[in-house]
Amino acid sequence: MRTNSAETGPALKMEKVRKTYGEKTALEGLSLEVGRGEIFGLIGENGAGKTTAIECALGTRKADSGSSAILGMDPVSERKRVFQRVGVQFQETRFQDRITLREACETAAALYRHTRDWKPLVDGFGLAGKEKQTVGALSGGERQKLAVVLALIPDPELVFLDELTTGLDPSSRRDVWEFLKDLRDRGTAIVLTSHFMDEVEYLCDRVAILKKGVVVREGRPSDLMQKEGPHIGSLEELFLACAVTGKGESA
Ligand SMILES: Nc1ncnc2c1ncn2[C@@H]1O[C@H](COP(=O)(O)OP(=O)(O)OP(=O)(O)O)[C@@H](O)[C@H]1O
Repeated sequence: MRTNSAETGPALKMEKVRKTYGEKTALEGLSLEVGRGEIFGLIGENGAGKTTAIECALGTRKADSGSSAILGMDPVSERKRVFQRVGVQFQETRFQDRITLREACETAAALYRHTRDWKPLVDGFGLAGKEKQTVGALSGGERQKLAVVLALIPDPELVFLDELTTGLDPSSRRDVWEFLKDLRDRGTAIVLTSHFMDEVEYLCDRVAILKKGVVVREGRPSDLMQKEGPHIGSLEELFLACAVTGKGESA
């Protein structure tokens, strides 16, 4: 794994990011900090602003105001350098259906200066033996796994995974969880979104719950649950409690 001990700042820092789409406010003053070697979960109901937050963090979507720094770099003015060191799996990744899985991996590897061997990744994600299969012939879950594999090929220091295990069977989800924990333990920062609260509670060191573009809770899942009160026994219960309380209530 690549390490850079000289760099000790946060993997991601977003400050007061605001994003509107016409009349719609998708993010209202979003501030987040994700440490190196940390799994950070962005959670919230449909339309809460999770994907917009990732896009603004990466600079692939222009925020109205506020700032984002990735590994200490400006994702817009230093885009090339940032993308050499960051992996991204977007929701519903689009693939060229006619290329094989091997070609998809080789193409991804060719784009980066520093890569990890894709074959163990393919094996680790249960895709061994599918190398010659066209991407179009993969099942939905297999395509989802491929999207995560492609995000990891650049041996990223920070990886964004948007709804990473949607469509995966229960045992594949657990395999992916263990893989990500191992990645985190080797120093990679991971920002993920998920609608599976068991997954978030199991994987994430810290979470932010977004509601209508505002962070309404942020911290360690266990601390947040404890703070909420003895009636809250899981992150899912906390999430549901936040869903019925007012916008922007206690962070
Ligand atoms: N290109 C766009 N044009 C107009 N509105 C948009 C656009 N993209 C997102 N929105 C709106 O901004 C809000 C936030 O969307 P976003 O996709 O960030 O939410 P999300 O939390 O990722 O949702 P989901 O869990 O459904 O993926 C939503 O109300 C959405 O309808």
